[in-house]
Amino acid sequence: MSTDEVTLPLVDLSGYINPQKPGDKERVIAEVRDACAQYGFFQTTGHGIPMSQQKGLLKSIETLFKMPLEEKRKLSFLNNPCRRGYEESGASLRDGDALPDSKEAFYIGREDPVVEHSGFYGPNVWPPLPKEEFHDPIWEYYQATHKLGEIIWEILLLGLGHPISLMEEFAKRPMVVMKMIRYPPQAKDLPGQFGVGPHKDFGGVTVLLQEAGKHGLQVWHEGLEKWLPVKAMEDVYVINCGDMIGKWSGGRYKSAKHQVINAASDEPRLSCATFFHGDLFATNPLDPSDPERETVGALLVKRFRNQFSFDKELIAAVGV
Ligand SMILES: O=C(O)CCC(=O)C(=O)O
Ligand SMILES: [Fe+2]
Repeated sequence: MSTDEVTLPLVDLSGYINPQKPGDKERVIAEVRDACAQYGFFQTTGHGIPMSQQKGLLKSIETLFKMPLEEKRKLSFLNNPCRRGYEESGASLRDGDALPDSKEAFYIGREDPVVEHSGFYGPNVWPPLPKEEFHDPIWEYYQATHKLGEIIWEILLLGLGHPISLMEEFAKRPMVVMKMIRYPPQAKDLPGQFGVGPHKDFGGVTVLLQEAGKHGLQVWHEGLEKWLPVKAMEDVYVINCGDMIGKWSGGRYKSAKHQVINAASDEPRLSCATFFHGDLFATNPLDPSDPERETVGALLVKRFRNQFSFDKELIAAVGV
């Protein structure tokens, strides 16, 4: 097989979510373990998220980004105590990138009534769109991917021989952030331009929906030293592990580098990533005897302390 034909594994999750016969769950657990050990990424069917919810989400994202720029700017995540809301195109730049990312994004997270713990918990910002056009489909979808992220965490624990009872602590008040993204058509004359530049996700499990047919995501394969294109297929999710999982599993699961170049078409590309990190104060469920006792919150603070401010009490509480 030539390396051009290497594709990410495709795992049918229905054997875990809705097992029909003995051995179904174990097969899925082994497939997910092998995929995450080899690639840090896999694609999945049988995930239980109805097409109607996926379509509702994409339609709402389209409506959101069609709002005038001045209106979107009023919802800037930079002015929000919980870092929820709108991120303008060109706002994120990673070390060494030639040009800022072209994507624009909108973040939501847990819906808590008051701002707590330096804004890790608190209310979302919602755009001034009719509730049934934005809030309702988006919230329904958030909850569905929240559930799927939790299921993937369970499978990852089982894959390393740990009981899923560890999820009780880990998913008590979990940090689950959803990022809706629009990539403009790629500028043909800007070679350093990425939709999203090469990066690893910093946290836990990522549940990603790409608009069908709008390819653009590429995953770095260490062994082959090659970018593998990830097909954007209808009703197929992409799941990947972030650095928290790479570190906490002792490297048994990989956190792989990836990037987006929306070069396949002259049209915009929509996607949506839900990042399931875990309870702010929870420690490593992938190795419960890990002596470091590092918390989810400590990892989040370390990742974002250059960008956002966190108060001393929070820093002490999560143990940075
Ligand atoms: O849009 C995509 O396909 C991937 C997005 C991504 O990697 C990210 O937001 O971390
Ligand atoms: Fe990513």
